Formats: sequence, C-alpha cells, structure tokens
Amino acid sequence: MTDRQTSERLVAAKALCRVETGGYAGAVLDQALEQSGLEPRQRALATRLVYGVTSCKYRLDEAVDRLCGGRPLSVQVRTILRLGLYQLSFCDGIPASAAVNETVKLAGPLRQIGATGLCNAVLRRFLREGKPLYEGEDLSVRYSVEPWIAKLWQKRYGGDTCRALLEAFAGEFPTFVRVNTQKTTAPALLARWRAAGRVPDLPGFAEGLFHVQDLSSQYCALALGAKPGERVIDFCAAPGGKSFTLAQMMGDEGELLACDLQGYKAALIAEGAQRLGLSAVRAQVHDARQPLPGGEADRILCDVPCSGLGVMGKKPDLRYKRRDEVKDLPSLQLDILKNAAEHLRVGGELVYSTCTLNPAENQGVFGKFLRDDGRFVRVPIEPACPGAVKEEETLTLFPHKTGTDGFFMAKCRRVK
Ligand SMILES: C[S@@+](CC[C@H](N)C(=O)[O-])C[C@H]1O[C@@H](n2cnc3c(N)ncnc32)[C@H](O)[C@@H]1O
Repeated sequence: MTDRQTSERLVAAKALCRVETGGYAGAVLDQALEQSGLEPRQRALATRLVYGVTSCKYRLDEAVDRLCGGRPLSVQVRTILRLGLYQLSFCDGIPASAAVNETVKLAGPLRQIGATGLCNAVLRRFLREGKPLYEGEDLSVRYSVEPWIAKLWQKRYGGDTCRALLEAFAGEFPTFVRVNTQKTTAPALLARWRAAGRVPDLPGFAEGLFHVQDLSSQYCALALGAKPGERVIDFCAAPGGKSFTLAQMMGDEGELLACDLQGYKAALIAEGAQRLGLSAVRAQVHDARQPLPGGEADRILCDVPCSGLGVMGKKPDLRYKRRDEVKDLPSLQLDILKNAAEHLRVGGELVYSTCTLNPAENQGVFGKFLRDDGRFVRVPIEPACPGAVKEEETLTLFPHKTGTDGFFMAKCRRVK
C-alpha cells in the first residue's frame, strides 16, 4: 500500500521536475503515465497532483520560500515541498500523515536523500502552524499567474472581472463532448455511458460517436453557419474539433478543407475525421499566411494561434506564459486573417476566433482588419452563447459568466 502510494507520487514528482525543465504538463504526464504501469485510481491521483501543483505553483512557492527562509532549493526538493503542501492544502481525502510521510520518501528516488530532514521539517512546520496558503492582495501570487496577465485583465476588464476570472480559473472546468450527429443522437449516446472513465475508454469513442469539444468551440463552429454542399476552409484546423463540428453541420456534404501548418497535426485531423466517419473533411498541410489554390470558399474559419489565456483552467502551463512569448501574436494573427479573407467569395462569411482573453489579439486584430479592408462588414453572431459579452457584434466568453473556456469570436461578410 505504502509503496503504491509513493509510486503515484513519484510519477507525479518526476513529471513535475520535467515540466520545470521545459515540458507541457499534459504531454509530460501522458508520457509518464503510459510508462508507469499505474492502476486507474493511482493514475487519477498522479494526474490530480501534476495539474494541481502546476495550477497553483506561485502560491505554493510563497509558502515554500517563507518556510525555508528563502534558501536556494534544487528543482527536486522544491517539487517535493510543493507536492506536500498541495496535498496538505487541497486533498481532503489524504490524511496529513500520509501526505507528509509518502511525500518525504520521494527524496530517495529523486536523489535528494540529504534533503529528507529539510522536507520533513518544512512540511511538519506548515502543519503545526496551521496557516493557509497565501490569501493576500498580490493577484499573481494568490492565483498563480504571470504578473502581466493579472495586470492586463485588471486594466482592460476592470478589477471585479479580473478577480472573478482568476477565481473561475482556480476552479474546475467541465469536459464537454460533441455528439457526432452523422452517427447517433445525444440521448442514444448517454444511454451507453453508464460509468464515466477516461475519454478514450468511454463507450462510443472508438466508433466515432463523439469528439471532445468545449462548449465555446461548439458555439464558434455554429457561428459560421456552414450548410450542406458548401465549400468551407478552416485555415488553422488542428487538432480538428471545429472542422468536425462544421462537417456535421454540413451533413458531411460539400468540402471542408482543414489546413494546418504542421504535418503531424494535419495527420491528427485526418485520423479524427476517419474515426468520426466524416468524408467531407480533407486535411492539408498549409501555411495560412500563403495563398491556397483551389478557388473561393463560401465560408472560412480563422481560429488562429493565440496566447491561450482562456484555457489556462485546463492547461495550467499557460498561467506562466511570458509577455515576450505573446507580443508578436497580433501581427501573425492579422497576417493569417488578411490572407484567409482573400479566399472568401463575395457574399461569403468568415469567423475569426481565439481561445484567449486579450483584447489586442481579439478586438484589436479584428478591428484593424475591418478598418484596412472595406470589402468586409461585421455580422451578428447567432446563436450567441448564453452569458457572452457582446461588443460591436463580437462575443467574448468569460468563464465566470458562461461556464465555458474563455473565448472570443467575431464574424464578417464580404460585401464587395
Ligand atoms: C487554436 S489552434 C486551432 C484549433 C482548432 N481550430 C480546433 O478547433 O481543433 C491553432 C492552430 O493553428 C496552427 N497554426 C499556427 N500557425 C499557423 C500557420 N501559419 N498556418 C496554419 N496553421 C497555423 C497551429 O498548429 C494550431 O494547430
């Protein structure tokens, strides 16, 4: 029992150390779990620990540094302490003694045996003091995000919305799936889901009866209003969720060109389309900044690469995105949007979207595009996701209002 408890923590600890040296929590964890031989319940704890610790890293570190008097710590020791404090603060089902003992034991396999005493003393002191993790006014520490993100939201959305957003991103996000209406119906699929499990294990996944897609993305695909027989181009399509929903809206009739810059990502789209039985989807490797041969489209989706601040609830690494990593995105997004729009027929419609909450990448890019090119006019978005904030016909989805990921969508029609 004890060894098993240690081993799921060890998988989590090793994954967290790898994330510190430049991996994404989700990808690193998936790989670690695959090689681990852990049972489903152990995998669930390892997953909770990796996502949980990553989501509140700055808040945990505030306590780690206070309890250690600011002394320098190796990545491994810091990881052990973060893991211990996380369990003591958030895992009600784990007795404090197990949280401390099993976590301190990680020092051996992580080759930090000399730090066993320190880890033990710090975790026990935290327990003894009974002080909660940081609850002060520094939002970057309190909610574990890069300072520029909290400042941006405070400045652009106001203090109340900023705090509500950060609170929402500290909570749980539900997983939504989109039923493949070409193959089944929601009630029929629900009837097959007696017990929840990992998504690939859910009945109907292999048969292509659904794909995982947040409600925000489902509304985005619906916003484009694709119809059977049309020619639709999705310029930034991988892994393919919106293309799949669009193809279903088209009754799998017509042409849905699903492009992405990366070859392996285009392969993912093709694989998904095959699983879902959507023959209208044609995956293609293409740079959305370049002309695409093959004629004009009735509708175009530009779901551009973005800073992803709206999905930090599901991808906790995005909390630590640096400002310099995102500063050039608006110019890339505008290049993609301008080039994509050249492929739209007169009377055709285009949706521009991001999964971020950053006005420069959202209203900023879309507004500049419309100002620079008089052939396009704004169009209202139907159906609007309930709770979405409307501004000059664009929609911003704030998680605390919509219960979805954070998202932005805007629509225009080519009139000349
Ligand atoms: C937000 S994701 C798209 C998500 C997708 N629409 C979906 O619903 O599954 C953005 C995608 O744009 C791709 N991308 C980045 N730069 C690109 C470019 N210059 N041309 C085409 N695709 C690009 C990325 O590889 C990434 O898959």
